[in-house]
Amino acid sequence: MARPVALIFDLDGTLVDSAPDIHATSNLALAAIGLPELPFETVRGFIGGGVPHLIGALLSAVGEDPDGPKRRPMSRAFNDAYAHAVDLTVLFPHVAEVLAALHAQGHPMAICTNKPVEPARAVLDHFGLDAMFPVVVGGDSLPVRKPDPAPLVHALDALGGGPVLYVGDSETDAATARAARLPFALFTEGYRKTPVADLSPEVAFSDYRELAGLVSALTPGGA
Ligand SMILES: O=C(O)COP(=O)(O)O
Ligand SMILES: [Mg+2]
Repeated sequence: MARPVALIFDLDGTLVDSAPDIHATSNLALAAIGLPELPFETVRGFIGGGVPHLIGALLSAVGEDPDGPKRRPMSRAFNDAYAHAVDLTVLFPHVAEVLAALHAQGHPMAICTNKPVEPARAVLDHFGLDAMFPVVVGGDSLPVRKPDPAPLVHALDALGGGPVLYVGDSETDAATARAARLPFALFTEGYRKTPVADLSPEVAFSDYRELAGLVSALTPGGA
C-alpha cells in the first residue's frame, strides 16, 4: 500500500480563525504601554509574518518607530497575554472532523506556524487537537521563520520525510512552500490579501470537506 501523504498545516487563518484573539492581544499590549488601540481589519492584515513582524507593524500603525524604545515593552506585554490567547479563537468549519478522519487514515501530521510554540500549543490543547500533531514547529523554534523554507523542511524531516502536502492560508505560506519546493494547498478563507491565482497553489479549497479528496488524489495509487 502507498505510504500516506504527510500533511503539514499552518495554524492562524488555516485551521483556526484566531484573528479576534490576535486583535484583542494587540490592543491589550498597545494600551499597556499607553498607545492607542487599532481596528480589527488593520490588525488582521498584519497576521502571517510572526510576532516580530506584527509588533513592528502595530508600532508603525500608531506612528511609533518599529525599532524604537517602545518595541521591548510592547513585545513583553504582547507575549505575556498571547501565551494563553484562545478564548476568542474558533476552528474553521469542519476542521475537527476532517483532521480526525485524515489522522485515522494514517496521514502523519505536523504544524508549521509563525505563531510562537507556546500559544500554538495552547490553541491545539484548547481544541483537543494536540494528540494528532506530534510535530509543532513555531515561529520561535528555529533562528528563521517562514517564508524561509527551513521550518517547513524541519517539520517534514521530523515526520520522517516522504510525500507531503503543505496547507496554508497566506502569501507567507505560498512563498515558504515554493522555497522548500513542496506542494502547496491554499485554504482560501484565511487572512490572504493576494488573489488566489497570483499565489499559484497546486490546489485551493474553501471548505475542509474538499481536503480529503485533494489528499487522496495526491497519493500514488489512491489513498
Ligand atoms: O503568527 C502569525 O503571524 C501567523 O501565524 P501562522 O503562520 O499560523 O499563520
Ligand atoms: Mg496563516
